[in-house]
Amino acid sequence: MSSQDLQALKRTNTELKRAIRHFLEAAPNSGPLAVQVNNIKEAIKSNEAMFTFASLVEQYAKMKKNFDNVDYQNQKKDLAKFKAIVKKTGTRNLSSNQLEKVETLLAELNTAQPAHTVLMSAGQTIDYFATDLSNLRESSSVVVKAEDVATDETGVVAADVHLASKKLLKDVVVVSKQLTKTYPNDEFISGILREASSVKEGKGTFFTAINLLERTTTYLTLLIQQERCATEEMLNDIHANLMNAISQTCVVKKLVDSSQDSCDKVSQSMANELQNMEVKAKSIDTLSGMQQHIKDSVSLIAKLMNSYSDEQKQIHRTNEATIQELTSQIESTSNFVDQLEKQLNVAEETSLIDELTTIGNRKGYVLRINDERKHWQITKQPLTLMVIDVDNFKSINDTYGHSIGDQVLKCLGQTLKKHIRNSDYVARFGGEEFVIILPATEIDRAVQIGQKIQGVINNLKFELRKKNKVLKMTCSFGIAGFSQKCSNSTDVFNLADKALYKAKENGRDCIVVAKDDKLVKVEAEKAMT
Ligand SMILES: Nc1nc2c(ncn2[C@@H]2O[C@H](COP(=O)(O)OP(=O)(O)OP(=O)(O)O)[C@@H](O)[C@H]2O)c(=O)[nH]1
Repeated sequence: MSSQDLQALKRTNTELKRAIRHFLEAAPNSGPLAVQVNNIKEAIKSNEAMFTFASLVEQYAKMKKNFDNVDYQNQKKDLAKFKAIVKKTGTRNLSSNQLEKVETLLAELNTAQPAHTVLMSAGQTIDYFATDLSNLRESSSVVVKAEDVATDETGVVAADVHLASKKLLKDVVVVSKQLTKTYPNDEFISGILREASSVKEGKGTFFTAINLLERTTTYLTLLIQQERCATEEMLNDIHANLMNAISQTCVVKKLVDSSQDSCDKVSQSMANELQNMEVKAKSIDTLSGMQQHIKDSVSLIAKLMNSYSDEQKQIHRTNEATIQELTSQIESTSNFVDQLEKQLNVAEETSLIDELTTIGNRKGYVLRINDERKHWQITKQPLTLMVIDVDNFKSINDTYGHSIGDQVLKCLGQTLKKHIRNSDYVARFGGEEFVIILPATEIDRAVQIGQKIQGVINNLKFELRKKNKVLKMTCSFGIAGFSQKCSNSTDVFNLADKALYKAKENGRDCIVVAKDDKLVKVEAEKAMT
């Protein structure tokens, strides 16, 4: 309904009120109609146009029914007044249907029908008015609240509302269809679409459409908020990850001196861009704006990370080359150290060997006797020393020369080595003096070994071809063992040496053993040959 029609409706309302007032002047204020007359009086006072109009008509219709049933004496007078009012009403702006009805009524009035017939016609006309207006009120009431139509400025009318409802419904369907494409699995949106599609035009359509639209809007707002939250969360994640990356970059920076400057630049630039991103994100309030922002941010971050990655690759290449070079240097140094170690080992071994005889030397003896003594202390197995000195060696040197003397010493060293066990140890202690360490050997057993060696030496023959002579030699032996009383290596050696000198004193070529605090010469006949 256009605003023009609304104005017409208002005017009709005013006219009706006026007509009813005239009628009320003649209406009884007591009796069966009094209640309805009072109701109409109250309704007329109200300024609620649509409501009042329809209500008046209803009340009027009810009163008319009562009129039909009651025989009033002044019916004719009322009819005359009513006729005048209807005539007057017929000259006012009415809708075409209403005007048609009024004209029909006037035609009947003019034909001077009996009062009862005229009133019946008037009643029918008013009934028509009542139905027409009641329908109007029905469609209006769903969209127009009483307070909305209370003022003359209100321009809302039923037809407008009807059209608006249809349009709104259509819009809701279109919007929810589009949303269904975007959110195909969203139950709420598909529910709205179903509801909007199934709404039938008629009573309450407008409010239903408004309600659907409101629910859709609220839900959309919620979705946007959710997406906004998710987006912010995503940005926060990106931010956190990048800050982590930057902190790691700082660690890398410390490690890689060569690329320190470039790392600083990249880190600084990334931190600045991230700050900008955060500030921008807070000022964005549309979903598309946020999406674009994320897109831009991600591409910026990717760019920064790529440039950082390129620099790191360059650093890595440089480091790899340096590492390779260092590795080869370490390898060659390691080889060199290995060689030195071997040489050192050889030198160490050599330093313990007597050059002339190739058996152990005095240093070798000292190292070995210390080890054996420790072992003796732990195991308490007997440990014995045998000292051997060539008799009158000076005369050999003097008679045959120093070189022959060396040969004799060499031969003696090899002979001694040959006649001892692998676990024993022989060394040239100095000059023509030799020492044999005999682990796990009692004094008596050592004496037996000494006698055996003495026999071997006595049988050695050195043929001096040039001089056509055979050289023979003898040795003197001193034997002593480790004990509680004599447990120091030097003391035991000295004791054995004493025994040796005792043997020299006893005429050489004999064995003297330190036993029970005495130096005892081993009887010659007991010697084993
Ligand atoms: N050829 C040679 N002679 C050495 C070596 N070391 C020591 N001599 C000699 O050995 C001799 C030892 O003589 P002395 O200490 O008097 O002893 P000795 O002649 O064996 O007499 P007694 O030991 O008392 O039987 C010295 O003439 C040293 O020069 C050596 O490596 N080679």
